[in-house]
Amino acid sequence: MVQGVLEVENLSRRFGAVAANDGVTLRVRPGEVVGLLGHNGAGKTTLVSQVVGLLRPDEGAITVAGTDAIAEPGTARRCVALQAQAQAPLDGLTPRTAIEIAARLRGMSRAKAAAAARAVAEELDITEWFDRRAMPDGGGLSGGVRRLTAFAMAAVAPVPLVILDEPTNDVDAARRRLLWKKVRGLGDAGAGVLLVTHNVAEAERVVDDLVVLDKGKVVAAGSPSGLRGAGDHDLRLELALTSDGIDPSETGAEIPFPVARRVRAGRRVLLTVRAEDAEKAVAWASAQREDERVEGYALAPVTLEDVYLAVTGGNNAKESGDA
Ligand SMILES: Nc1ncnc2c1ncn2[C@@H]1O[C@H](COP(=O)(O)OP(=O)(O)OP(=O)(O)O)[C@@H](O)[C@H]1O
Repeated sequence: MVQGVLEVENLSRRFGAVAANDGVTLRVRPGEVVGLLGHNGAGKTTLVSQVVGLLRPDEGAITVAGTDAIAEPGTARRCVALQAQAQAPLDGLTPRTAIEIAARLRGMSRAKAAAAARAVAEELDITEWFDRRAMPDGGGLSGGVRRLTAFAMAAVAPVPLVILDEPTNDVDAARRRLLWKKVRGLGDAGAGVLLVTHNVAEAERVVDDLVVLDKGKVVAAGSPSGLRGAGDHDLRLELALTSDGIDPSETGAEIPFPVARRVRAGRRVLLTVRAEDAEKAVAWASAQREDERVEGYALAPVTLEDVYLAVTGGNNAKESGDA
């Protein structure tokens, strides 16, 4: 078995009555991008803080590139590039300077650091702001450019383990796409990447494996296709409810096909149905729309978001296993 560049075993950390991490086990191998998903407060940042030595676990083991990260946090930390969730303190710096400093700290020569900084800025399409200074009052650089600069600082030089905590916050859609491409590129170049994100739909395209945390525990883990389940041909019928929020799949209207899973997230209801029932599902949903019982509907392949909402209970979601 390939030794993980990050091995977390049975990690627990409490804050008073709150079990922020409760027996978490996960592994990131070299070349692998592992997504860490979970609602607010699930325990993701607590896990990251322990891996980089900012917080001591109550129990468990952490190995980073073969080093016991609890006994030797300094040595382990040198193998990790971290983009923290909080905005990096860039005040007074330009993206060029900040990214070059990060590269120099990783041992690159002045010339190599300058070339690597420019290259990553080009990949992320931020050269327009390359020489603009970040001002302490938040001026100079937008939140998105600051976030991309922090990401570039983590990505500029090769390291065994890259940890990214919500790297796409504040980043526009076009540059998010560039960022995801670079994340995949880091893995393809041999780094292990632990990617903390709420953006399930976008992360699905770049991760090799996913770990879902809920209330400090791992509630699901595996590859995206493995997590989507054996029913790879299942479809998702998404109903957009009307403003009264009444779900016709729950009340009255008999559904003439089996529903493997029902998850409600706000005014959306996601029904997992079999591919062979597609026609019946569309006929039923369009009848609901004609009767103004739903605002709209869509039928699409099951995504990881459906699985994620199901294992974490959605956003105050209700799930039912009606067949
Ligand atoms: N320093 C602390 N003191 C007390 N409680 C804490 C502390 N840090 C985290 N917690 C609690 O531990 C739990 C896990 O928090 P954590 O920040 O790890 O979650 P998260 O998954 O990173 O959330 P988010 O997605 O909102 O960043 C939460 O209930 C949080 O309130």
